[in-house]
Amino acid sequence: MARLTIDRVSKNFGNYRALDTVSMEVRDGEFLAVLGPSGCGKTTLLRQVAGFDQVDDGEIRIGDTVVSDTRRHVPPEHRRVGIVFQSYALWPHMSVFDNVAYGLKVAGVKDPERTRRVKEALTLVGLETFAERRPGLLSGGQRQRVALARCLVTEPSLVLLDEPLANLDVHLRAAMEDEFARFHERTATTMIYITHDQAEAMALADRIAVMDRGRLLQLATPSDLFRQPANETVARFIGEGMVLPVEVGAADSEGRCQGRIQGLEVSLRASPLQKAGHAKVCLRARDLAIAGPGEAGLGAHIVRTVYQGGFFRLEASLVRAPDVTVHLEVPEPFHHGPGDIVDIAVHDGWVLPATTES
Ligand SMILES: Nc1ncnc2c1ncn2[C@@H]1O[C@H](COP(=O)(O)OP(=O)(O)OP(=O)(O)O)[C@@H](O)[C@H]1O
Repeated sequence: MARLTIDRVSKNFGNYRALDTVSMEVRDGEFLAVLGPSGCGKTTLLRQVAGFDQVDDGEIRIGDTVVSDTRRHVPPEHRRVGIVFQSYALWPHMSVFDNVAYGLKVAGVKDPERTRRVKEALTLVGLETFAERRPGLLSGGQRQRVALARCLVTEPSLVLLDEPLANLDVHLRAAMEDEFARFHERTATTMIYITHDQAEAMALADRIAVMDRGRLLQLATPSDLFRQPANETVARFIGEGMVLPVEVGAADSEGRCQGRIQGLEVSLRASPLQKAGHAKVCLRARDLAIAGPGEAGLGAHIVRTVYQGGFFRLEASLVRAPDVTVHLEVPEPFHHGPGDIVDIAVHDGWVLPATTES
């Protein structure tokens, strides 16, 4: 187990900046998810940590040891970093036992120590009775567990997981999510989990690092990311946030402020440092509701209603700003449809902090 420090790391491919001064600290024993759209630099970041590439700038430390900077480069096999890929990469001609034992054999670990450690790792992932099987006779989830056991048997100081569930069907993914979570609890290994699936990241991680175009946009707990996104990109990316212009008053010391969205007075959450003026607000579907009798709301044309079992997802465009579309969940019975005008009350929202984001 070890702490991982990534300090102002950059990586270029020709003229393309795949990582742009990325800094983050992963705590000892933490489960950190790295989340972002395709091409944002997740795999590139993982490759720098694993030591497959040399950084162009910055420093990476595992525990107190510098493993990468512009002058030093500790090779992957000396970093004690375990990696689990989405493709499993198991040897098809070897048994489960031999697949798991392989890394130890290469490292010169002899029997009976080797057999003991392999058995221990297989027990940890619940595959002790499958030791003699070939990988071809296992399910996708079982193969992924073999890959996990093979990584753990070498007692890595941290484990990197590159979209490990991407090849599994939906049901198996949910079961494996539970398994990863339990596994992390049992071993307290520092884990860095790359994914573009935010539900998976939210379900598993202690904290989530959100990346976009080679930059780290925010590193926070799942709840803080959802409730207090740092900027518009995170607000829109996580949980389908709606971002609207707002006029705000200065926030009080509790972080509450009054705002005006398209003429509607609303009470909002903000940083206690929020100043009065123009800003943007992030609204979640759950912040919105059809206005009750006598309650003020934003007039909106219904564009679409989709029944989702017990409630409708309603999409509507604002009467005063037709290019702004909002969405919310409305319980049944609900008798309005496309073209109707409804009033939408705003019960909460987060004022996005002023940012230099382009
Ligand atoms: N060896 C390379 N040479 C040139 N460009 C590269 C190389 N490796 C990655 N890139 C580019 O760097 C960017 C980041 O790639 P990366 O694989 O890190 O993204 P990612 O977030 O892991 O994406 P995905 O979720 O699709 O796997 C992409 O635009 C990619 O095309």
